[in-house]
Amino acid sequence: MTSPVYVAIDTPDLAKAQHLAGQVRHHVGGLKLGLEFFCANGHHGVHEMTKFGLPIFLDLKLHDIPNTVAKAVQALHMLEPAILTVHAAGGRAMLEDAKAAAGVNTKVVAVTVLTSLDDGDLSDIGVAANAPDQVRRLADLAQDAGLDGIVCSGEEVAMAKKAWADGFFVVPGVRPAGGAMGDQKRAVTPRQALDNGASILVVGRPISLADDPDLAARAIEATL
Ligand SMILES: O=C(O)c1cc(=O)[nH]c(=O)n1[C@@H]1O[C@H](COP(=O)(O)O)[C@@H](O)[C@H]1O
Repeated sequence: MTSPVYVAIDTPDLAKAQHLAGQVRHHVGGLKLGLEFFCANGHHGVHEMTKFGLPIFLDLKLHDIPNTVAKAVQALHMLEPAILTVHAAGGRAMLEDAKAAAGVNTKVVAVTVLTSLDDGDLSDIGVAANAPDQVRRLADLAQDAGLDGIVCSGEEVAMAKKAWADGFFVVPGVRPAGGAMGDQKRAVTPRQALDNGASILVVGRPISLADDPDLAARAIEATL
């Protein structure tokens, strides 16, 4: 069975990224490349990472006016990422245009409420709703706009899936029991996230900062 774990390769250093991917490639289901990696290595870097033969999740969290986001998505076409992120808070027109601009083989998923935010942080940015309510609202918007799914925490995924049975649910910020939270505030264990309905899990530092990343990936796999 293919692992549902996508390893977050959060480094600007291509050689380090390749080294990590090489270590864990047999115990993860895909590679997630984010802003740190893309800003430093661009299209060339993504091309290099496709050589591992794993699906690429390009996590650029695009968030701008519809025209700009659509053009950016078009400019990524030749990379054919399996998954691409945009921010749901960009609004309905931005989401629709992002989906229309993406290649047929790319799932466009909307980030709802970042897993690093709690209700207090939402209040700071003028969002009166709590995290579950805000996730629900943005999940409905993403579904209406024709996206493939959303990114949310393991705390909300069961509720979101109930309303969107065939949605694709990305759950980051997962932590093995007792693992360091770092900047994550709404974290559950990988097992819990899957039980709650996650389609894939994103795991970064619990694997990348481990003394033996492959062992860490295998230990997580063993819990699933
Ligand atoms: O879109 C994401 O992948 C994402 C959304 C979110 O709400 N929270 C979140 O942590 N992420 C990403 O998931 C990864 C989590 O990394 P770790 O906290 O190191 O496991 C990072 O690459 C984040 O950019």
